Parts: sequence; structure tokens; C-alpha cells
Amino acid sequence: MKKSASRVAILGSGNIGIALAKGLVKAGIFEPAQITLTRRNSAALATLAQEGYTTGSDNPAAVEQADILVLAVLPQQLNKVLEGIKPSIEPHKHLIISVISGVSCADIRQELGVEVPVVRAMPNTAISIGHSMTCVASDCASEEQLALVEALFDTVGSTIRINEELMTSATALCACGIAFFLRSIRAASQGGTEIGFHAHDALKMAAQTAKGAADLLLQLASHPEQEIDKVTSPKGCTIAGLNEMEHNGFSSAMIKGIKLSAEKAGTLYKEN
Ligand SMILES: NC(=O)C1=CN([C@@H]2O[C@H](COP(=O)(O)OP(=O)(O)OC[C@H]3O[C@@H](n4cnc5c(N)ncnc54)[C@H](OP(=O)(O)O)[C@@H]3O)[C@@H](O)[C@H]2O)C=CC1
Ligand SMILES: O=C(O)[C@@H]1CCC=N1
Repeated sequence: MKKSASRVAILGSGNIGIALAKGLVKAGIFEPAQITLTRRNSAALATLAQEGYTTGSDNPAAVEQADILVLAVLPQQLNKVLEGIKPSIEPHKHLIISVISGVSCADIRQELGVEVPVVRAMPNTAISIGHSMTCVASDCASEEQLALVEALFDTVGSTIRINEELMTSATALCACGIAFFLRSIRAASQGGTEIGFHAHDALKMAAQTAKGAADLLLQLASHPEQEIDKVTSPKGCTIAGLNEMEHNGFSSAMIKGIKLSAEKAGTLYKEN
């Protein structure tokens, strides 16, 4: 994607909002000066202001200067933000991208009271280094608008288009998934320390091994069990360790955690 001429306003510049901004700049699509970052405590954005981003706490002003609006506040903070920007929304100028869990495109249009195009995107924090898995959905955006959002997120990782009703599932598997895989890597490194490695070496060894495992699947398009079969020598130490993990509920714990996470993701906005 070539450099964009658009201006982006990220309303709610916390963990994911900043990760997105950094990813887009790192990908060379936007200059920091094309991105406005807002949060109520705008002093916390001082370092980003020094890097050239426009920062502040005035959401309506940010909306007026931008054509792409990214909503990145917590679900329970959304309605207040929408109420504040409502008068500044121009349906033929603005494209709204919401990364907020559990809030539908229709919920956003209903709160705004205008028929503005809304696309939901569910990235993860690896977006800051260009390795996000981002799921994209909309109930109303044109093909052109969806393609634009996909192209934007393609610059900061992989993107797939899904049906909107699967967005809470995508939240659990991909956005929360970063934490689940990180915890697995941490557990592996703790095991590594117990069997003889200094903690920092064990962590590096575990992380690189996890990266290799993921790349085997992504680059060879193979199935995990196909690759596992190549590691498990008969009567060997891999199958001994793997079966011990399964006897202790390894796969079951991951599956149950992802199911619970998806259920919770669906209730975050309604719990307001
Ligand atoms: N973290 C993640 O990995 C992912 C998160 N998400 C979704 O992204 C959203 C944000 O999550 P996350 O970044 O973790 O949360 P954070 O709490 O880190 O970020 C939310 C930000 O919104 C700001 N904010 C709150 N109210 C306003 C307001 N009225 N105007 C402007 N800014 C405001 C807060 O700053 P202040 O208090 O100073 O206003 C804060 O910096 C959530 O809806 C979450 O579901 C989606 C994918 C991944
Ligand atoms: O934990 C959360 O609710 C958010 C949504 C996805 C990742 N973090």
C-alpha cells in the first residue's frame, strides 16, 4: 500500500490504539503528523507528541480534522465518546473503524444516530511490530471501504474478513490469544529454568522455539499433528512430555479458556 493521504484520529490511545499508530507509521503508510491520538489524560501521550503525533483530549476536534476514525476505548467508555463526537460526524467524509470488543457496527450507528460507514477490526498487540492477526467485518460498509480497511491492516500483519457475528470469537482467539500464547511461552521458560537454564536464556529459547513452531504451520501450511509426529520418536522423550501435559489437561485448558473468553467478549458492552 502506498503512503496514504488520509488523516487518522485514534480516539482512545491506550494499549491497542498506540500499538496501531506505531504499526502504521512503522509500515510507512502514515507519518506521525497524519495521526491524532486522544485520551482524557493527554499528558500521558507526551512522548508520542515529541515523536510528531498530534495529541490531545479533544475528540470532536480530532474527528473534524480526520477522515478515518478509530474507536479504541474500552466498551464501557464508548457511549460517552460517541455522544461527544456525534455533532462532528459527517457520513460522506468519515469512515469509522472500531476495534472495541462486543460492540456491533449497528450499536455504533444507533448511538451516533447517523448512517455512517462502520467497519469492525480486531487486531492484536503484535500490530506494533507488523505481526498482527486482524479480523475485519462490517454490516454496512461498501466493498471499497472494506478493501481499504483490509489493505490498511495488511500493512501491519495478516488480515481476514469474517462475518460480524464471529467477532467475539475472533477477539478470544486472536486478540486475547496473544496473552494465551505468551503465558504458554512463559510456562515453558519456567520449565526450562527448572531443568538448568538461566531465566533469560530459557525465555529466549522458549520464545524462538514457539516462533519456529508457528512458522512451520504458516510457511509449510501443514497441520500441527503432522509436525508433532516428526518430533515424537518412538518411546522417546517428546511423547513422554506431551502425554504428561495432556494427562494434566493442556489442550482442554486452552479450549475452555478460549470458550470462556469468547463468552465474556460478547458481554463487555452490554454489562455497562
Ligand atoms: N489490548 C488489546 O490487546 C486489544 C484491545 N482491544 C479493544 O480495544 C479497546 C481498548 O483496549 P486497551 O487498549 O487494552 O485499553 P486501554 O485502557 O489501554 O485504552 C483505552 C484508552 O481510552 C482512553 N479513553 C477513555 N475514555 C476516553 C475518552 N472519553 N476520550 C478519549 N480517550 C479515552 C483511556 O485513556 P484516559 O483514561 O486517559 O482517557 C485509555 O488510554 C477495548 O475496547 C478492547 O476491547 C481490541 C483488540 C486487542
Ligand atoms: O481483554 C480484553 O477485554 C481486550 C479485548 C481483546 C484483548 N484485550
